[in-house]
Amino acid sequence: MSKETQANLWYLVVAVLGVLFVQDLVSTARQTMTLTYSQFETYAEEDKIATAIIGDQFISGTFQTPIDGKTRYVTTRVDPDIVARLEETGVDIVGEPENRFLRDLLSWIVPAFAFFAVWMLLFRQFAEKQGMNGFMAIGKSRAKVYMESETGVSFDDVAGVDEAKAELKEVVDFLKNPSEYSRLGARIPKGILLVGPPGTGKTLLARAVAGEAGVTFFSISGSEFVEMFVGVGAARVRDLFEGARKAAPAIIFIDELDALGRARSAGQIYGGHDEREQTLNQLLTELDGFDPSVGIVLLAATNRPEILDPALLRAGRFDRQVLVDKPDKKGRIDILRVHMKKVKLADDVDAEKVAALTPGFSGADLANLVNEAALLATRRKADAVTMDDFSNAVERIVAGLEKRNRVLNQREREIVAHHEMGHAMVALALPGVDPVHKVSIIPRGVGALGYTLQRPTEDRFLMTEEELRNKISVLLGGRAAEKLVFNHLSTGAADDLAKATDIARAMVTRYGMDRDLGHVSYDEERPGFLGRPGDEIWARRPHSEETAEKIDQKVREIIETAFSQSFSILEKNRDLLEEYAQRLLNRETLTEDELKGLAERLTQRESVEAA
Ligand SMILES: Nc1ncnc2c1ncn2[C@@H]1O[C@H](COP(=O)(O)OP(=O)(O)OP(=O)(O)O)[C@@H](O)[C@H]1O
Ligand SMILES: [Zn+2]
Repeated sequence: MSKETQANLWYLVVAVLGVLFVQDLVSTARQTMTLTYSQFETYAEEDKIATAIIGDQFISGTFQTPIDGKTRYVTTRVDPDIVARLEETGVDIVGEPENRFLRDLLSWIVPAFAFFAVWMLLFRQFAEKQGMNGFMAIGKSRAKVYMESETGVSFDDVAGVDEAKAELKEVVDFLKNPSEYSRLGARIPKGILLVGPPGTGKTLLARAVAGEAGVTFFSISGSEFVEMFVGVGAARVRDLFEGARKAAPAIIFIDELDALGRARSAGQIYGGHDEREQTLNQLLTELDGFDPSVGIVLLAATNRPEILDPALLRAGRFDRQVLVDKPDKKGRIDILRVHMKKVKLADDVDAEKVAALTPGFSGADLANLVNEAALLATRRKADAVTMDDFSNAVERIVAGLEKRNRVLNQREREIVAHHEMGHAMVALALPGVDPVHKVSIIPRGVGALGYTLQRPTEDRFLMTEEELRNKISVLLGGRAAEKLVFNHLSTGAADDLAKATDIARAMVTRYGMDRDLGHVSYDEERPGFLGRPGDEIWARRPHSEETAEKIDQKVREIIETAFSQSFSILEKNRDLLEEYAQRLLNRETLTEDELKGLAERLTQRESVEAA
């Protein structure tokens, strides 16, 4: 017999014993009998305890409010068989002492169910061992409370979020000495919400607070509450607070609070959100019930604060928000330094240069980048990670992994080459756009048949109207080139169009850049589902249908103007476009240096034209 079978047999024995036990319990289930007042042997009005002797049975129990002068209820635990015998003796028992149907239900169905549950549990363990996750997913409760008595993370491990750290310092001070705070009557926030895009270090920060204060860290993730049996989530929340109270001072951290704390809506009929609501209600109850002076601070993270149930944000709950934003260049340098410490670097690696290549990267992206660079170096069997490894890793992460196996036919390659050169040439010709770093027709990632990488010269916090218009022109350069050379429209520009439209729309509705519509904000931007750049959603401020129509029209105008601009640049320099598209077809990639000649010829022509 294998170990596995042996273990399973044991499980089975335990399960059967469990079922017998449950059956025994329910067969003597508590039941209500109605006895007349005169049948009481003794009773104590104050304690509401009565005893009676009926036949040869001694019965004692609590009695409830009298219905009339005579009748009292006695609730007591009696074996159903005894009740049957009592009935036979013809003693005056008023009411229904036992519901047989219910009894049968309890004594058979419940154990059967218990048996089934145990069986499922078994099966799940088995399935997990076999890596067959998801098969018995209904019975699966993934929500776990994680506890770390020492996180070992300090504020030094979290870089680039200095403001958030400064705000959380207070929490650390409080946790180090909760009694001192309450003695002075200082108000400590119960719940602090860490708000920011994914991967910016919210979890890391929460663990650092626990580490700095030297307290236990309890955590649970909101998303794990989805797909659970009703009631389990609420119980988990109770466990969480219970555990923290015992371990106080402590931090309770709820990741992805939005998954759990989404606004409750009255109209939810489908989807069975009962579970989530129960859990949320339990959380609210716990929040209201706990007293921060025992030294427990609740931290939660979300990247979608706007969808949270307002009840969660009320005073005395998560009434303080700390913004954990994407790092700027200096922040990226600091984060890179934190992670670069863990790998062996070649002398040529410069965190500043890497930071310059990675605007828009989150802390997690940067951690991933360092790891990826180290992997590349390992694959080369090098002794240290070089700057080249970092550049390659950046490319990989930015444009997705090379898809070498994707083969385009010759005509497709020609179209892609012209499309990409279109982007590149418009970018080279216009002022105030990021310089072109590389043009390629090697397919990358999902859906990208080619790409034009621009090298951001610096982090941009402000952009002028002209710069935005030029940016749109560059985005439309691909389509303009296709139109000019092949006189067709293709699907290859969908992504470009989406980006261009977003910018144009923002110009009109958020930056007040349209003369007609004026300096008015019609939309506001909110972080989108993924919280990544370009993923923002726009919430419409109230405005009239007429305005909405005008907005659409203005967006179209901006796009069309930009398209004409691209088109005419390419038309004037069609010979150069064809020449370089051909070059791109042959070489597959053209670097910044290889495009220098093109840039010079373009500026030359322009100055001739201006003269
Ligand atoms: N500011 C930072 N400083 C140093 N490392 C960071 C920072 N931000 C993220 N990281 C790295 O990225 C990893 C993931 O970050 P973390 O899970 O804390 O992000 P998060 O904001 O909680 O993301 P999510 O919203 O996706 O849960 C961290 O373990 C760390 O290695
Ligand atoms: Zn394109």
